[in-house]
Amino acid sequence: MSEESDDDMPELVAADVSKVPVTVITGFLGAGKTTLLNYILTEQHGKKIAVILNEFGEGDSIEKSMSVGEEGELFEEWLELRNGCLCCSVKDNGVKAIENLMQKKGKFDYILLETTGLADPGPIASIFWLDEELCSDVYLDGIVVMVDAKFCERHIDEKKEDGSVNECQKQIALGDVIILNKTDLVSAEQLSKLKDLIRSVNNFAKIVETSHSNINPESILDINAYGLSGDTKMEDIFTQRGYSTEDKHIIDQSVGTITVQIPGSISKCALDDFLQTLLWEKTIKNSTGNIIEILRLKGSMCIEGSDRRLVVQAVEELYDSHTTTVWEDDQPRSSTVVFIGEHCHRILGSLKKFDMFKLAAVRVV
Ligand SMILES: Nc1nc2c(ncn2[C@@H]2O[C@H](COP(=O)(O)OP(=O)(O)OP(=O)(O)O)[C@@H](O)[C@H]2O)c(=O)[nH]1
Repeated sequence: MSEESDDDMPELVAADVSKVPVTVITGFLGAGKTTLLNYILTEQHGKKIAVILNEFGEGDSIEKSMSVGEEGELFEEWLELRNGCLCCSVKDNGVKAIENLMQKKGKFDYILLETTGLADPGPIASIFWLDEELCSDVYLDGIVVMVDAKFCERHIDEKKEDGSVNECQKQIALGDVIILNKTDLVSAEQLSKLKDLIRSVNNFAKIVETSHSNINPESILDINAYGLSGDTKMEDIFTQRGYSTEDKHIIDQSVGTITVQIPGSISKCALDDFLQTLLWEKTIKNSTGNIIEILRLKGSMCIEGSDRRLVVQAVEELYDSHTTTVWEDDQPRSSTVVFIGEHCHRILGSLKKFDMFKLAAVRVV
């Protein structure tokens, strides 16, 4: 481990100590989310965990928020979800659930939020990630996606009538950890094929195989996927995996992962210009003429005039950046960007039109 003085420590490390981490647990219907929650709540992990469940039934739609106290006591609150659509109405209700929960601050030190099987985790995650008011109390630690090893292949292939990305692909794309559950129901061969399929969508997430959601809580809690961790991990992608072609990980999915490395340093203005065109204007097309729709983006950037890395995180159209670790003298300067989204293959030609990709010998994994 490198020895850092207090002055070298990134600002966020200190700021996060008083905040409560939130892990969003999502996954298709019946994949094993509740089994996972029950498992974690009974495991020894030294944490006092509060749980928020988002559920909506056929008729009345309700969001049940419950919290498990230190002594195992349970207190509950019920919040209306007006139209039963989690994605549209979760913003206000989700904030309220957390605010109510935070009044019990001190009784818990971790929040798990289980979404319904059909939810898009993007809007839910952004509440905890970038909501100004809540962010003083909580922060998004990561998104955990439960995948049903038996039925995932069918769900991932489902075509939506409007041609949009199906929920299963969206969830996998946004996962920081993907739990491949129900491994007892498939053969080793099926499992290996499914892993390739998942990797074809999200090649950056950690995949953990489980049966009956039995998982070491350390694999999913305190991973800090939206914080400072991961900057050097991104750089390692190139040293560990070496070179491969742009399309290697895109099997037959519209959603895929592409990692791009830009040697040298880039200007912050050029980075913002690119991100805003990509995420807000959504006008960048790949070489097949399809608009690139980002679901998740992570970048570890080398910025001109700065001696520290800049980590960029994006979920759909939202993005944020933080200065992190110092570049050591002997570390080659480069930026690494992981794109996960729709039509992310064959994008190099389009990227070259932007200043930050222009000069460098850009590489793609
Ligand atoms: N064989 C097998 N069954 C499992 C496994 N994990 C969970 N189950 C069973 O699968 C069913 C669904 O599990 P849940 O934990 O309720 O799944 P969920 O994702 O919370 O389901 P929804 O809330 O309906 O989306 C239950 O009957 C579980 O006992 C597993 O690894 N193997």
